[in-house]
Amino acid sequence: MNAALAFQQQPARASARLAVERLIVTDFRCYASARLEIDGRPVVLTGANGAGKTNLLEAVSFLAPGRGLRRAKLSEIDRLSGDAGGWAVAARLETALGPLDIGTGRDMAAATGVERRVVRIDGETAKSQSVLADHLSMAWLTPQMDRLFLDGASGRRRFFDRLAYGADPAHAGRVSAYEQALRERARLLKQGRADARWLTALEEQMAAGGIAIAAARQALVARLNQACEMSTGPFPRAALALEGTVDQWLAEMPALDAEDRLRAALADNRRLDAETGGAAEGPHRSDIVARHVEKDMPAALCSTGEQKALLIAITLAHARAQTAETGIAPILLLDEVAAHLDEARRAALYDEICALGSQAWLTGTDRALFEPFAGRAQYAIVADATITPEASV
Ligand SMILES: Nc1ncnc2c1ncn2[C@@H]1O[C@H](COP(=O)(O)OP(=O)(O)OP(=O)(O)O)[C@@H](O)[C@H]1O
Repeated sequence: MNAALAFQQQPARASARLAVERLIVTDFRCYASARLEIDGRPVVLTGANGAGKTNLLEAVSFLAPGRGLRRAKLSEIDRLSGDAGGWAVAARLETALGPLDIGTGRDMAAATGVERRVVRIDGETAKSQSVLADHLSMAWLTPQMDRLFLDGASGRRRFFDRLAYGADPAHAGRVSAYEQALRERARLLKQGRADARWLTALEEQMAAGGIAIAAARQALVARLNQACEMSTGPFPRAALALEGTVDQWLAEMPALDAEDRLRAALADNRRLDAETGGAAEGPHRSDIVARHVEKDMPAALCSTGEQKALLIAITLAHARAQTAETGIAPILLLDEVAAHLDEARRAALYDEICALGSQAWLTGTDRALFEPFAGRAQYAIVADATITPEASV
């Protein structure tokens, strides 16, 4: 049996489908207006450099909570020379609970200087974009993430936190509430005349939320390590570990005691934190580090290709674990991933995506790289900010 086939036997197949069925983008980067009608199969977007492939993936990434796959300023996304209405993305999704309409865009009514994203779910304005995590789970890999293991810990926290939303949708709101409290505390400390009761209330919220974040990351790392251990395909095996003071506390003592430790540390460090403008302790200081198991090497010391393969392995392990737990495969956005893989790994990636039943969106300049998908995927050509399904070419 070849490696690709062995790999294919691993994943649990999704019992319910999560898929975008219709996507409409308006004044979104290079797109004045574009519409795509698709089914639940993987979506392959091919076209020349600068055609608009990544922009479309970015539009899909706004169906999940956060700042999208480029983490761009919301106003940067407005189409240059578009009208003044701001960008918008509207989608119809197939979910386990039935069809779902999501609309999102830059909130043009927001006060000057404050950029906000508005989210509508089935026509109702959502209180917070975090609720998107209740409806769908999505992960992405982009060429910018090739340095994920080399650059600072914040990118790794963001990547792994997004994976945690899959099994624990409340994690999205938890992380955003913690970050908001952290910013608010820093603002009060900077002013130097903060009401102590107000600070205490914020620190109380940060301690409870912070330990809950650490606990969710601990659960994610355990889940991913287990899924990575069980994988047998051509991708390397990754072993992940959490590094950070609060993570250490949580590993050594009950969660309530760890909360007390964090609350006390925040209160003790007010003077220091006022000077640095942050907080010396908390889950925003943690890191998730990866090792290449077969090579027994930290990911940061692996070659560029090995690091990319590790990232794909982790993303697939996440998709596998989540599909096994929830019966629903996450949507995967894989920008320019295929071009970096050898033939065996490419075939294994496609086989696994299909076996999971994930609506993965893949981009590339070379259509031939996607041949192994054959009829298992749907294809569209992107050229000059127009999307043409291949069947109608
Ligand atoms: N706000 C904007 N308004 C108009 N055009 C934009 C805006 N932001 C980016 N673009 C343009 O959109 C075009 C398509 O970009 P995109 O990143 O989607 O290309 P791509 O097809 O992924 O290309 P590559 O294969 O090189 O990665 C680029 O020419 C870019 O300059």
